[in-house]
Amino acid sequence: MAGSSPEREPVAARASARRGIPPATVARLPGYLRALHALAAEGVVTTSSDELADRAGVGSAQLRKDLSWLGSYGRRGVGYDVEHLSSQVEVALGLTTQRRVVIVGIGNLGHALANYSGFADRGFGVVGLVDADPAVVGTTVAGLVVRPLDELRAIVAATDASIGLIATPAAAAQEVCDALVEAGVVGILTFAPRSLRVPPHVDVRAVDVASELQILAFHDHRRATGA
Ligand SMILES: NC(=O)c1ccc[n+]([C@@H]2O[C@H](COP(=O)([O-])OP(=O)(O)OC[C@H]3O[C@@H](n4cnc5c(N)ncnc54)[C@H](O)[C@@H]3O)[C@@H](O)[C@H]2O)c1
Repeated sequence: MAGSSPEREPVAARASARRGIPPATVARLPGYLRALHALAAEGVVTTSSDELADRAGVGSAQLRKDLSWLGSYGRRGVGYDVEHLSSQVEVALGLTTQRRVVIVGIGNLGHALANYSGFADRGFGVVGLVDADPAVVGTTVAGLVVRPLDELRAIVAATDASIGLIATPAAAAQEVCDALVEAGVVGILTFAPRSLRVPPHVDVRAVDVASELQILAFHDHRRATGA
């Protein structure tokens, strides 16, 4: 974007960008990146804020505001350079180095997660699989041997994993979370339907599929009853 003429005065927002991107903006960045990758795959070189916003499912004013946090303003009449904006979003999300992930709980969901090829495409490598069941430990899933929970610390140290995925039953999730924190991971994505306690230096994200279904059920019920 060298030599570009910004659509708006960027100075104030650039100063804000240095202060930190709001969490709601961070939550939308992966959607923008997905849309940008799709555009790049189609051979699109530049995109407008309207097109990118449409693909990402947000309003274009929201998109422009979000991207201003990255110091990205597009060029008047030209729009955004797809490749340049992709790398700006990747830098903002810390995706310039591959993150290593350990999965704990290799049952139905753990198998599916371990075999999911989309993680590698988006900068995440699954480097370790752990389970407590002796019948599961020692089996090979997605090219990795499942190891026992008491080897978690050694696995994290040897692989430099920074993220743990929890796919155990809810009853085991806090114990597993504690073990992951103790082993040194700083990010936890849990699929177990319960809240988890972590120290302040660790981030937790929860994917609660049943809760999402309940929200859909609520909207369906409201439509059906006119409430
Ligand atoms: N399967 C799905 O479609 C689905 C969808 C949404 C959420 N979930 C949630 O994901 C979690 C896993 O579901 P699932 O269907 O894969 O269950 P599962 O019973 O098939 O697998 C759970 C695995 O966790 C292991 N485990 C139990 N305690 C452990 C411990 N302390 N340390 C390490 N491993 C331990 C078990 O040995 C087993 O292999 C559950 O909390 C479930 O509610 C599952």
